[in-house]
Parts: sequence; C-alpha cells; structure tokens
Amino acid sequence: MKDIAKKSNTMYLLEKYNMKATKKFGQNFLIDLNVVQKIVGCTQIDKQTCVIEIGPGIGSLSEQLSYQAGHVVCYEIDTRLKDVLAESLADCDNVEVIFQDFLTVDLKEVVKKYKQEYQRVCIVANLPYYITSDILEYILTSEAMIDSIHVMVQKEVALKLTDVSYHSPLTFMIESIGTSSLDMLISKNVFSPAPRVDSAILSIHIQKTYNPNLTKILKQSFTQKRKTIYNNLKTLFLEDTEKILNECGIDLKKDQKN
Ligand SMILES: C[S@@+](CC[C@H](N)C(=O)[O-])C[C@H]1O[C@@H](n2cnc3c(N)ncnc32)[C@H](O)[C@@H]1O
Repeated sequence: MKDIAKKSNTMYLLEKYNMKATKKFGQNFLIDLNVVQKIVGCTQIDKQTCVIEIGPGIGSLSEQLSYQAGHVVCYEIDTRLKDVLAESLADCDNVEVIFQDFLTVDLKEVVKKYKQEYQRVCIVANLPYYITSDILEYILTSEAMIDSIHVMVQKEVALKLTDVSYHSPLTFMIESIGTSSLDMLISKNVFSPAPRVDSAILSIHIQKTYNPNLTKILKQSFTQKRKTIYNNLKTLFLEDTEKILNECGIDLKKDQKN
C-alpha cells in the first residue's frame, strides 16, 4: 500500500484486520505522512544503508524507510500484525519482517552480516515507551557495529538524555561511545491512539565500540549517589580506576546527581 501513514489508510488497515492497538506492546501508530517523512529525513539514510527497525506496527515508518534505504529489517513482537504487514508492505521488496522480541536478537551477529553488504547499519524506531530504556541499553551494550540510532522517545526522555548536566547509566553509556542530539519534536496528536505526552527524535551517532567494563562501573557507581564516580569506583578497581574510566571516556570528577 502506498502512503500507509495517511490517517485514512491506517484506519482502513486497522479496521480490515480488526486490529486494536494494545498497551501491552506500547502501540501508538503514526498517522501523519508528513511527519513520518520528516522523521526519515532526520536519519540521513541512503541506498548504502541497512536499517534495522524495531516495531514496524502496521508499516507506516517501514514503508518510507524502504524508499530511502538499501534494505530494511524489521523486528515485531506482535504476531497479530502478520496479515496486516503482509498487505501493507507487499510492494516494498527491500523490507524483511521478522516476528521476534527485539530484546532476544543477536544484534552483534545481525549487524556483522549486513555490514558485509552495506556501508552503514542504522537503527530507526518509534519505540514502545514501556521499554525505551531497556531497548536503548540493549543496543548500546551490544557491541554491534552500528553507525547511528534514531529513535522516537518521550520528549522528556530525549531532553534528559541530551542534557550534559544530567547523569544516568544511559547517558554515560551514550557518552562513552558517541554523541546524542534531539532532532525533532513530535506532537502527541500524530499518533493513534494518542499517548499522554509529546515525543521527540533522539539521535545517537556512534564513534567507538562499547567497553563492557562500563556496565560493571555503572552498577557500582549508581549504588552510592553524591560521591564522584572516581571515589565510588576506587573500592572496585583500586589503582586501575583512573585508567578504566579514561578508557570508557568518563570524566573522573563526575557525580551522579541529576
Ligand atoms: C509505538 S509502536 C510504533 C509502530 C510503528 N512503527 C509506527 O510508528 O506507527 C511500537 C511497536 O513496537 C512493537 N514492539 C513492542 N515491544 C517490542 C519488542 N520487544 N520487540 C519488537 N517489537 C516490539 C509494538 O508491537 C509496536 O508495533
């Protein structure tokens, strides 16, 4: 189907397949073609890019991604969407839909495979809000050779994750491998059903591979707030603390206050 994101097309598909959005999977479908095209514009993908999309829903974003990208691999948890996606994306030959919980995907292996054929591999998603942090952490710590991540998240989450004075395990993970930016604000009115809050596009450009030592560091660091990271970690890494923090790209004097 052409222009799935048009409200009339979305409603046609949802009604035809008696598909009710479920909170269980954080389903809020985009129903504004113009906004979907602007989102794709933020990603700067091209035919040398393979996109991994998390949660295609009825395919609104996947369709527009398919016009710009070389290949699109979508992971969808809700098997009720099988028939809908078979119809909506029937003409998009470069889209592959896999029905699997994204949090069980071997991302490192999948990205390695697509890197053999495409110059870049990017992740693009209108994320289910109930597991935003879990998904971001899963991607960031996967050690997969991803070039960039462009995800729609709650506006407040995007503001926090791009605020240099805000510290959380996720901000440290992002900082340790690249840079983040808030690229676009999105009104809650362009979704069906409309969520309670507005959204934003958060982009993360990856320059370095994740250092797995960081997960250990963050667990220890966030047990005792107020102290600097260095002081918190001295008990764990002793004289190696400074070296390990430097390797992970973390400022020794940072504390965990918001
Ligand atoms: C906010 S909706 C976005 C749908 C569509 N991309 C759009 O923009 O209209 C989130 C989508 O993620 C799917 N989803 C939720 N949890 C998931 C998981 N763990 N793995 C893969 N997909 C998931 C939902 O079923 C839903 O299709």
